[in-house]
Amino acid sequence: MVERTIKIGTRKSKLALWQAEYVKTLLEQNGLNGELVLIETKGDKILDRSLSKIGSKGVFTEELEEQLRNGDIDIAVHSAKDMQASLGDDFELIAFTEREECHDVFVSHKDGFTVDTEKEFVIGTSSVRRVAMLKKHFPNAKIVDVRGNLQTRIQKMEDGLCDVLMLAYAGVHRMGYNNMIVHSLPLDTFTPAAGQGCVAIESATSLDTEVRNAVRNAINNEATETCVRSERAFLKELQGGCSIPAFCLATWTEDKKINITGGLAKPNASEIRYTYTCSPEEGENTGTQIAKDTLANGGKEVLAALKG
Ligand SMILES: NCc1[nH]cc(CCC(=O)O)c1CC(=O)O
Repeated sequence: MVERTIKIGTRKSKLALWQAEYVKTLLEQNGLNGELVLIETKGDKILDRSLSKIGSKGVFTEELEEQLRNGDIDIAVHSAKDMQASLGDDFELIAFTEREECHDVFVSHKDGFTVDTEKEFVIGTSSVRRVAMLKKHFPNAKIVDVRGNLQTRIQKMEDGLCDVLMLAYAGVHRMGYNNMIVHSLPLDTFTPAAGQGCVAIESATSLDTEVRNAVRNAINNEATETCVRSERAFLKELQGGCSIPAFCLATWTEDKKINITGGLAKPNASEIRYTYTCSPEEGENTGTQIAKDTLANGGKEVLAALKG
C-alpha cells in the first residue's frame, strides 16, 4: 500500500487542471492520495508564434520533465495528443485514461450558425492537420491562425477574429462548452491526431516501482492504451510531433481486433491514408507500418516541404 501523497505535475491552463484533477480523483478512488503541483511551460508562455515555428518537440513537456527527473513531482499529466512521439530514455508513459470521444468540432458564438448556409465563414485553428483537412472539405472557408488556451481562443472569436473555432470535442466537453458546438466533424474524413481525447501519465523511469504500479492500476485503461500506443508508434516512425499534418486513429472492432487508419493531410487538399486491421498485439507494428507506407508514398516529400 502506497501511503505517501503522490505529487501530480500539471500545466496551469484550465484544461490541464481539469485533467490533473481527474487523475487525482481516479487516484483517490483507488485509495491513493494526490496533490497537484502547477508548472508553467514554454508552450504556455509563447503565444505570439505558431507552434510549428517554435518547434513542437517538448514545448509543453520540458519543464514537467525537469521536475520528474529531480523528484519534485512523481507523475506528469498530459493530453496524450501533446506528447512528443519519442521520450528521452529517462521517461516513460505509464498510464492512459479511458479515451473521451475523440472527434473534432466547430464551436461558435453565433446563435443558429450552420455550415450549410454559411459557405464562406472564417475558421480559427492553429493546427496544420486541421488546416489541411479544412482546405479539402471546406474549400470556401477562410482559415485564420488562433493560439492560446481554450478560453483565450473563445475570447478571440467573440472579439471577431473568426466565426467558428475548430477544436477537439474532448477539450470543449471538459471545459463545459458543449452548448457552443455547432457542428461535429466525422472521424473518417477529419481523422484526429494521435492520442486525441486521452490523458496520459508520464513518469521518470526511476519512479519507485510500487508507486508506478499503484498509479497504473488506478488510472490505466488497457483498451485505450492499446489504441494510443499504436497511434504513437505511427507518429514515432514519422518523427513528427503536433506540428505535422499527421492523423491516426486506432479503434476496437467487434471481434476484438484493432482497426488503424493513419496518414498525412497534404496542403494541396489531397491526403495519403492507409487503413489496416490487426490483432491488439500487432497494434504498434501496424502503426509503424502505416507510417512507413505513408512515407514511401509521398509522405517524405510532404514532410520535406514543411521543413523547407
Ligand atoms: N493542442 C492542444 C490540445 N491538446 C489536447 C486538446 C484537447 C483535449 C484532447 O484531445 O485530449 C487540445 C485542444 C484542441 O485540440 O482543441
